[in-house]
Amino acid sequence: MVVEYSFRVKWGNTDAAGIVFYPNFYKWMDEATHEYFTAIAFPSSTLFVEQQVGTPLLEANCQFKSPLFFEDQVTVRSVVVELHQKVFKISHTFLRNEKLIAEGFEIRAWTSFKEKPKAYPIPDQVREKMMPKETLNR
Ligand SMILES: CC(C)(COP(=O)(O)OP(=O)(O)OC[C@H]1O[C@@H](n2cnc3c(N)ncnc32)[C@H](O)[C@@H]1OP(=O)(O)O)[C@@H](O)C(=O)NCCC(=O)NCCSC(=O)c1ccc(O)cc1
Repeated sequence: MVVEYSFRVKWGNTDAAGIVFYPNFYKWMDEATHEYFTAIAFPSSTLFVEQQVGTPLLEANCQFKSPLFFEDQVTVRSVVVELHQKVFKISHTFLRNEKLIAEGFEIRAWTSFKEKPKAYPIPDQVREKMMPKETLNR
């Protein structure tokens, strides 16, 4: 499933050169992942409150192709590209008017915070929303 998250660049997102300061892309990838979980009907807030489950980052990466500016309208397209037993990789494509701005990914672990944080298998109901059965790579 591909989920889109759109927003406009704020004044405070830019640096002295007037272009978006790169850590914002990591913040936006995080926001996009939370939007993704809401879109597949497993909002992060509910997962955490009801099951004490979160998805901490194991790895994150971003490649920057073209600068963003104040008030640019941005769309982030997010899709799970690898689904392992406890870990998934979600890719994020940043677009402005369909032009590629940046590409990144996050690798996250399905983690219980009931006691000491510990990774657990991603439940089947979640897996099925993330990736159709025929594309699973466990
Ligand atoms: C998540 C953890 C509790 C899991 O620990 P454990 O329960 O001991 O699990 P393991 O170490 O055995 O790893 C689980 C699996 O992940 C796999 N793994 C570990 N690293 C990787 C990477 N980089 N790629 C792929 N797979 C990986 C590992 O191979 C295990 O797979 P199996 O062999 O199939 O079991 C622990 O790895 C941890 O605490 N890591 C640090 C997490 C962290 O601090 N991240 C940065 C802060 S989180 C954060 O800022 C945040 C921001 C925004 C949010 O929305 C959420 C979080």
